[in-house]
Formats: sequence, structure tokens, C-alpha cells
Amino acid sequence: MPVKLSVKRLHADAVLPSLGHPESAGCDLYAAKDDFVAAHGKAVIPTGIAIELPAGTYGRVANRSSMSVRNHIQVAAGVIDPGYTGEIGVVLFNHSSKDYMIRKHDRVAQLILESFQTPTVVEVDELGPSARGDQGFGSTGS
Ligand SMILES: O=c1ccn([C@H]2C[C@H](O)[C@@H](COP(=O)(O)OP(=O)(O)OP(=O)(O)O)O2)c(=O)[nH]1
Repeated sequence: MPVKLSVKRLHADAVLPSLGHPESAGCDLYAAKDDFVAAHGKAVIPTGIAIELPAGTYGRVANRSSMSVRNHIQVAAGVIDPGYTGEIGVVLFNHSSKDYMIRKHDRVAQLILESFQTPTVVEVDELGPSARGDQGFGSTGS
């Protein structure tokens, strides 16, 4: 049974999220207007859409690898809570020394639906045994 993502346009000409490729994990998100991310700066790019997520999922706004590799642009923040019905904003950091120009309807990120759990937090005195234990931060070698 295909999962349904309900999308509401907040601007008449907003572009709906779409799979760039049938085997993509995420739906591309589109800029609602011309915009830019200043060199070494950040911007919140409006998408002109709001969504209703399928039960048990949250939305993760993720990088388009092409923008990272070619232009040093990286998505930050990126958690769309279930129940959030406001406009989806894409937070972009520009790690380069050149302003990054965005044209209306450019693809600026992708939205991935992920399952999540809402645990009851329980304080304990000891954690269960594991092979790794407390070894982290490169402990398995370079
Ligand atoms: O990249 C993002 C991140 C967040 N949001 C929206 C949807 C999300 O549900 C809401 C709140 O985000 P988050 O929970 O990360 O923000 P917070 O800083 O913890 O603030 P809040 O007190 O609103 O939860 O903002 C976006 O549109 N784009």
C-alpha cells in the first residue's frame, strides 16, 4: 500500500515535492521564490508548501548531494515534526566564499520520511553490556 503525503500549496504556483527518480529515497523540495545564501552565511528558503505526514513518521530535510559537492551548500536543522502544518523552510548554510543564488522553483533539498519512536525515558544505574562499551571517537582505528 503506497504511503500518502498530503501537501497543501501556500502559494498558487508552489511546486509540490516530487521524486527526482523512481528509486529516490527523498522527494525534492523547491524554492518558492528567488533567494540567495550569502557567502559563509545561512538562509531559510521558503518552499510555499505545508504537509501532513503519514502516522509514525517525521520529515527529514536532507542535502542534495550535488549542491554540497558543487557549491558547498549544506542543509541544517531539518526535523519536520508530525503535526507541524506551517510552511516548510529549508535552512541552508553556504560554506563557500561566493554568494549562492537560488531561482524560484530550484530544487533546494529533499524530504525523507523516517519512522520514529517516542520512548519513555527511564533513568538507570547501569547500561547493558555491549561489545563496544564506552569506546568511541575513532577507537576502531583510522
Ligand atoms: O529545517 C527545518 C526545521 C524545522 N522546520 C519547522 C518544522 C518543525 O516541526 C518546526 C520546529 O522545528 P524544531 O523542532 O527543530 O525546532 P525547535 O528549535 O526545537 O523549536 P520548537 O520549540 O518549535 O520545537 O520548524 C522547518 O520548516 N524546517
